[in-house]
Amino acid sequence: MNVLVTDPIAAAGIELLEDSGHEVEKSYTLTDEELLAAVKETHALIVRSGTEVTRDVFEAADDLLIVGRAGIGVDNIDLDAATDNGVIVANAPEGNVRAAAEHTVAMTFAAARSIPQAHSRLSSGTWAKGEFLGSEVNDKTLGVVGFGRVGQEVAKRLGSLGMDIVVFDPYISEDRAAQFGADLVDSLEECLTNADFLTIHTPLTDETENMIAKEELAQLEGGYVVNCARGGIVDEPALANAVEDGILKGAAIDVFADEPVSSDNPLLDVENVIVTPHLGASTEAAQENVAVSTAEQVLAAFEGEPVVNALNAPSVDESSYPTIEPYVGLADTAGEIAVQLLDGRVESVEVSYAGDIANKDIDLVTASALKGVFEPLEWQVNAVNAPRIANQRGIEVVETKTRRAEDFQSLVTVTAGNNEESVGVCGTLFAGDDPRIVRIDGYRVDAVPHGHMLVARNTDEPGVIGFIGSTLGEADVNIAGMFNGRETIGGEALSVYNLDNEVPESVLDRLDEDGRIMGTKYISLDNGDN
Ligand SMILES: NC(=O)C1=CN([C@@H]2O[C@H](COP(=O)(O)OP(=O)(O)OC[C@H]3O[C@@H](n4cnc5c(N)ncnc54)[C@H](O)[C@@H]3O)[C@@H](O)[C@H]2O)C=CC1
Ligand SMILES: O=C(O)C(=O)COP(=O)(O)O
Repeated sequence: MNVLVTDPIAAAGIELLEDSGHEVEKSYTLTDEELLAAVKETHALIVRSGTEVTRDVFEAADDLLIVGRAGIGVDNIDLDAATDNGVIVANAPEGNVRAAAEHTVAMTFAAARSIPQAHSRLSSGTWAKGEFLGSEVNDKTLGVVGFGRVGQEVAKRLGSLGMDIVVFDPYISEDRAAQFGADLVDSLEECLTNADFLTIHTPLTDETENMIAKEELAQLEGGYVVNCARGGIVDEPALANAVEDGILKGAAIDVFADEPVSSDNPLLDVENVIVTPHLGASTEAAQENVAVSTAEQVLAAFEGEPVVNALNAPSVDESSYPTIEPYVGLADTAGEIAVQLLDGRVESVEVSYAGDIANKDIDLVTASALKGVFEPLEWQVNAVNAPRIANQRGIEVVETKTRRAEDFQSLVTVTAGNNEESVGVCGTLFAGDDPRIVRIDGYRVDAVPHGHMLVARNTDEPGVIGFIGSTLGEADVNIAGMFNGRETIGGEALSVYNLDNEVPESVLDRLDEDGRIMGTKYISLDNGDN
């Protein structure tokens, strides 16, 4: 098989591939056009952050089986295009975590003690001892945004050096933060206003892009920003201005919105902004780890074995797949609805199987339910990595099975919960493959899980449904179908509406203001062509 490597990786990874009989071509300076030509007869492509693997690349690469990312971040790889073209994308999520964490610690100290600036003054002949008065990290507060693998390792290290740790990460549990002696806060603002040093460890996603801009930097007044995660999360001109104007004491930046950085990047001109050229993962040990791990993933793909770090490929036993396939989609959708109905963070997920499905191999179905739960929250989540994500976030996952399924052949219920509340969404398949939601939070309903939906909790009295319908109608939201589920006549009811379009926030507010309505939730499912 042919392997193309377009960013430098450690020799150990190349040797592993060559020793297994594969042809490895190393081309580190390809233009975009040359890359399109080079991938034509390639079976595996190995990259780091320096290669943009676009849809064009996937479309040009007819024989491509796998893209191996010798590192963590895959924002340079079009995962949707990979999936569309049936190409596995696998990263090496563990091998450079400690290197990235150590670099973050080094950058924190370098900024706090102005080490690069002092070095530069001394090496140009000036003994500028009186010019540098640094900050200690001891007894200061470290704000960590993104408490995954790297964020946790940084917290461990700086926590042991006397820092208090405050974490903002909406997708981890309080228990997980507590294990690291960290205080989990509910908003970015709370994290920023408490922090003396802010360190960022999220991926670059639509949600995190420009997450730290002018207003957020002002909330960190008098502090330092360290970014060894991804460029684009911090607004670069705003950061340069904040440091220049003395709103912040300094910043230490390893990653940039455009790499390699051009000479007109505003961060390069500010005395108290120190920079490194994306060196977080550049240690001998980390590079050897990620190169070997990536080569192993490529070899597994070549052998048709499970690719354990695949980000986009479901692992399926071919013979049992046809019977469980429709439940995979149902569980995913039930999970997506449950998490959108839940107020607050998800700390536990229960997937219950009743009837025929309880006798099947349902690992992939449970994984799909988790994928649905994480869908609105996570980057790169799929049925392969969702269980691992749950584990890393300290989210408890319980599977239960029972043979009895009321009047149905099979039922799958996904319940997302936390200490205060839980929401269960139960689905079945009509005629073997037509998904229906038949119970929400204990209420019997009959809803087609598709596109735009509104779920309302209301009193069971004349006129309420009419009021909801006319309020939606006045806002030009067309109702495609509705179901009213109630426990007792005149008690509480739960009504579900399938809609042709999105419900504006103002309409939800108007509904919520009505005394007969206890609450509404607009749900958007990504399984439809809304
Ligand atoms: N400078 C370098 O050379 C290196 C950079 N990295 C980068 O570091 C970053 C972190 O990597 P890992 O810790 O392995 O990732 P991870 O996936 O283990 O952790 C990311 C965390 O960010 C959280 N998160 C997602 N969206 C968020 C939001 N909107 N607000 C707050 N938190 C949010 C997630 O819940 C998760 O806990 C990635 O961007 C990665 O590419 C990693 C290694 C080396
Ligand atoms: O692993 C990551 O996410 C990194 O940012 C490391 O990038 P690199 O492999 O050094 O180009």
